[in-house]
Amino acid sequence: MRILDGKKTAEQVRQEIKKEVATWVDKGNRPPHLAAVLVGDNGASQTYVNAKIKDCEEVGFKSSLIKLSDTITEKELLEKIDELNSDESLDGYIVQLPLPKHINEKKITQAISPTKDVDGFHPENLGKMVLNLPTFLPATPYGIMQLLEYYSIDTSGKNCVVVGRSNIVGTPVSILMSRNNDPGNATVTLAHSRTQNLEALIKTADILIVALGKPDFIKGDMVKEGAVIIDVGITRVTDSSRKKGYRVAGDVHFESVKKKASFITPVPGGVGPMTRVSLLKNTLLACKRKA
Ligand SMILES: Nc1nc(=O)c2c([nH]1)NC[C@@H]1CN(c3ccc(C(=O)N[C@@H](CCC(=O)O)C(=O)O)cc3)C=[N+]21
Repeated sequence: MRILDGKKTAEQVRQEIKKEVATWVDKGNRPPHLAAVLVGDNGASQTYVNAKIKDCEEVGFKSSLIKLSDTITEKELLEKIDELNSDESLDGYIVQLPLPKHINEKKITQAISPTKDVDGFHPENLGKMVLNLPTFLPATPYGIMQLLEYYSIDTSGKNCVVVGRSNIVGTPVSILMSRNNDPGNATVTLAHSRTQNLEALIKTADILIVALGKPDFIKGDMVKEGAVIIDVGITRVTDSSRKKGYRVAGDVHFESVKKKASFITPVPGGVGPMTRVSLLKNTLLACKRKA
């Protein structure tokens, strides 16, 4: 079994980005600029957004953190988005999800200018992704593809089972895995809450991508010998023996599944860091595209 080390891979990718930024700035351009909008004070969201800002500093990007109260109205948030859309000093921005219940996430996602949508969530960018046109790929699926590429994992013709059909992970990663690219060219099945015989299906997976949000859901006896396991889950589970009072759990029970896997992503240190590095790649692309 080999670990798909997202932490190490992300660090390597950041070093490449850092060099590219330095060359870009040496030529007299301004550095890429990413902004993150955080509404409310959800603990996990704050951690992720702070990490994204730190990543920007590491590679020489400019970054802005826009903190808004969770009492903000949908109309006020849409006004803020208009402002960001027309801000020429800004290459890309993200609105961290989830948003408070009184705000319609679809409406917000669609209001973000597709040219600044470095999350790749806008319908126009998702459409381009489906057609294999150049665009911002959604960060987590893009991160997974980069990890597979870094470890030269052969996905062509393989059975890939994706568990979970969210707009930001399951659905787009199933498309990326099935299209005519390397990595890609897999035979993909997208499983969800209505899937019958999920366990039998999971057993057929040469590549298993799990994005459910159910801690330790996949156990060793459920997977095929030699499978490649990609764990997208990140749930904070209360654990009083830890300093922080919680542990971060994936959707895969690592200890039992690692005995059967050929490759497996750990949590933390797997898909999460790759997600963040994808955001940097998209922002660099947004910045260079305008020039
Ligand atoms: N507009 C928007 N874009 C997103 O990309 C987005 C979002 N909203 N909302 C929430 C999810 C989740 N997400 C993570 C990114 C990195 C880690 C990450 O780096 N995790 C570390 C540490 C985990 C921890 O300590 O909590 C790891 O897995 O090693 C986790 C989760 C981005 N998301």
